[in-house]
Amino acid sequence: MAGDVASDRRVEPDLDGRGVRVAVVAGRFNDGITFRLLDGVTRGLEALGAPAPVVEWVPGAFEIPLAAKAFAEAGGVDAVIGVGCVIRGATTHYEAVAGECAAGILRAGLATGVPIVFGVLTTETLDQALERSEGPGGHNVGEEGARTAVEMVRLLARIGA
Ligand SMILES: Nc1c(NC[C@H](O)[C@H](O)[C@H](O)CO)[nH]c(=O)[nH]c1=O
Ligand SMILES: CC(=O)[C@@H](O)COP(=O)(O)O
Repeated sequence: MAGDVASDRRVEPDLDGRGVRVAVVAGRFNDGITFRLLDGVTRGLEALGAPAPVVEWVPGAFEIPLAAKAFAEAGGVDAVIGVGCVIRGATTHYEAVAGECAAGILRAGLATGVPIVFGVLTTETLDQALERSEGPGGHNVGEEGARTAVEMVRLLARIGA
């Protein structure tokens, strides 16, 4: 499985999650995977000392950006994590859903200045999705998203954004 090619000169991130308020927007489509990602987010935030996230569900990945932007604009959270799972089917629908979800999350973060993390799996097969949403100690994109959210909140605070 391709992954992070780490240098021995890595600059370690500030992952102090104390007081970092996170909202999760979860896609109900393929929720057999989404729940695994959500568990990863919860584990990841807890490991960093962050409070448990607020969670809201949307029909699918395509709706994640709108709800994430709404959370960011409403205030009350320091970061938003979108979690879901888009698995290729027989048509080109996959490209639209996956691509626009990613683009929409990026736009929402840039528009609001609030870190909005892309914790959505976009895979060719169910096995690939299962491999990337494993339990404790395994590879979980949701758990990685929790770390990303905390790091970005601390980074933006340091920058003074
Ligand atoms: N096929 C997948 C979808 N499709 C649903 C869309 O996300 C959206 O809810 C619908 O097009 C109505 O706007 N969603 C996923 O999250 N994952 C898929 O594999
Ligand atoms: C990613 C999707 O939208 C997918 O589930 C749709 O399947 P299909 O392309 O066979 O309609």
